[in-house]
Amino acid sequence: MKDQACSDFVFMPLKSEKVSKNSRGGTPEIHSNSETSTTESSEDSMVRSKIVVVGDCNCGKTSLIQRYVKGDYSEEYKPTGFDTFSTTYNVSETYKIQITIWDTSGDAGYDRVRPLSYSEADLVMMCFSVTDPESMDNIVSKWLPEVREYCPKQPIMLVGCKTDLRNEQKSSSVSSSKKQIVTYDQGLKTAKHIGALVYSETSAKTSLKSVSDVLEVAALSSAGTKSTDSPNFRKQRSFIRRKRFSGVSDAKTQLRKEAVKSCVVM
Ligand SMILES: Nc1nc2c(ncn2[C@@H]2O[C@H](COP(=O)(O)OP(=O)(O)OP(=O)(O)O)[C@@H](O)[C@H]2O)c(=O)[nH]1
Repeated sequence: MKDQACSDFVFMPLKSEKVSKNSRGGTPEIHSNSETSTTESSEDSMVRSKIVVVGDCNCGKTSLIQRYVKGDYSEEYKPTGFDTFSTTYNVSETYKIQITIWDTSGDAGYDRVRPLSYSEADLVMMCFSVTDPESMDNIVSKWLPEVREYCPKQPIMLVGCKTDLRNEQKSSSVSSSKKQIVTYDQGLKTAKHIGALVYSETSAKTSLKSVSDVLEVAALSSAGTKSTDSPNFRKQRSFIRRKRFSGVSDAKTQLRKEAVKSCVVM
């Protein structure tokens, strides 16, 4: 199945560092992203990228992020309020992407404050659970309108979470207890329908590779598609060009070349 880890993805392995995490269940800490910039020294060059993760409650957003940033996974469900995480993706020895990931709550009680997190987002990751068809339906009926209201032009990635449960269900011998699951093709169709840049499936529980692919492709995509409103856009764009790296197109090329199965670039 498509969530299987790709064994020879060419990007450098993640070196993660948890820099900040805050306000689980609390008021969002709204950072000004005016520091969005390219930091260059003779050795190190950094592009900053803000990724906002949304989707229904319990669909697996926090687990996906935590598995990538901290490398761990918990069966325990603790509803999120707002959290932010930072990590550095080392694309090459001299090119790094500082990713700030905003984890939001899917709870309707946060509908009025969640929009604050979209400010200056470079990419929005919309998540659903493959074990919960309603969470995918809500991508179209709830999440797309909200995201497009606050992020009209930013690229969107659609991510189907918890694929280990789909595989588990397939192998279950008790057919009467089988719940409806979202198939890969249904997820892909929804991704095309909403105009997503990438469709991907992950299991935070069983595949670190799948979550790394998703977040690294998100970082690459967002780094190449900075909003022209960003104060440092020109500087950043010229930096990316000098490094012969153009974000989305390079991600697409790399992904196609390496036949990465966990991410489909549209
Ligand atoms: N089997 C399986 N369970 C998962 C996976 N990812 C998350 N879960 C479980 O699903 C539950 C909800 O996961 P969360 O990551 O907290 O969900 P969320 O989308 O952040 O939920 P909210 O904070 O309410 O928005 C937890 O009990 C997790 O252990 C997965 O890949 N496989």
